[in-house]
Amino acid sequence: MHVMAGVLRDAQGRVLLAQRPPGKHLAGFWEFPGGKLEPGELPQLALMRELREELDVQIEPQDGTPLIRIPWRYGERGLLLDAWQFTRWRGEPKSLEGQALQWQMPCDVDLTMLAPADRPILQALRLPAIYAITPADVPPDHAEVWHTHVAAVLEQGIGLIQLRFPLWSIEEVRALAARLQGLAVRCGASLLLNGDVEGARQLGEGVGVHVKASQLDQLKERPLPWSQLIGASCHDADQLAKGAQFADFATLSPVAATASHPEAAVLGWSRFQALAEAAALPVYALGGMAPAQTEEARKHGAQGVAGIGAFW
Ligand SMILES: Nc1nc2c([nH]c(=O)n2[C@H]2C[C@H](O)[C@@H](COP(=O)(O)OP(=O)(O)OP(=O)(O)O)O2)c(=O)[nH]1
Repeated sequence: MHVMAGVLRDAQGRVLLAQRPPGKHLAGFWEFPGGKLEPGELPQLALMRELREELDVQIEPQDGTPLIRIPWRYGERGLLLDAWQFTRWRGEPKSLEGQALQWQMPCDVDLTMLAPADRPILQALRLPAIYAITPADVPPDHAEVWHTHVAAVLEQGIGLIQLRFPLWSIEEVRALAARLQGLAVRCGASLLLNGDVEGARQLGEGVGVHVKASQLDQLKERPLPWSQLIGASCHDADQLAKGAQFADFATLSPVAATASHPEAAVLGWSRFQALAEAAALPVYALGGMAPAQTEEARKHGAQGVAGIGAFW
């Protein structure tokens, strides 16, 4: 079942949410307005029809930009939730079907009140296009220099940074994260610890975790509250499927040849795109990437680009 979802964004950056009415599937959960395609109907025309019927709003298909497509399964019901973003429309949205409506900044939305398939859409709205990962060869006695580097990058507006220091003890990495945490919170950014779920749990707001594919196998439930981000390192469709169960986003690598993993088989853009589009969460392109490739990555279904070398 192909379901269209319209993300209307107003001038302040708020998005319009609608509450599913009593008696319908997922009644009470909040969603993006939209609905199923009728037989033979084109996706964009279906979305135009649904927004007119539900909200008395007129959109033009050429004003929409694809945000993300989420394949989802609710028990017997499988669907592809196809989210498009609009910053222009005609008419003031009003509730024509008795549904409650509200405008919210993406950062303020309580994810647990959203229909489960909408949570990755909201994360795609919140997450930035660039994910910077620290270089692996930094020795522990360079902590002071890296405090300065990371702080500068946070101040520049990079909102997602993985603190990955394989040569440091877990305590040394936690200590650096603790020193940067206040700044990260003020910047609305997240610092992700590599693999250290417990550290992220202890530190709280502004700190998350980035887990390896092998850690995903051991999870039974989401290891952190929704207020703390979880990233997952993925390399194939199985890992992306596990990532979608427990993480907010994935990296998929290596897209191109990379100095940090010279032995790994390269995916290339077409394989990356096929995997990213079939995944039910935002996916960053990783491996041989530079910030200048953000547009190219987005054209291939990515949330953005992640990397080490070219990002500092
Ligand atoms: N419209 C919409 N549906 C969503 C979202 N998230 C989500 O899981 N769904 C699910 C709920 C339903 O199982 C399915 C869409 O059904 P719907 O009930 O909205 O579609 P509709 O208006 O065309 O259908 P109808 O039940 O009125 O005939 O997709 C969302 O953001 N928007």
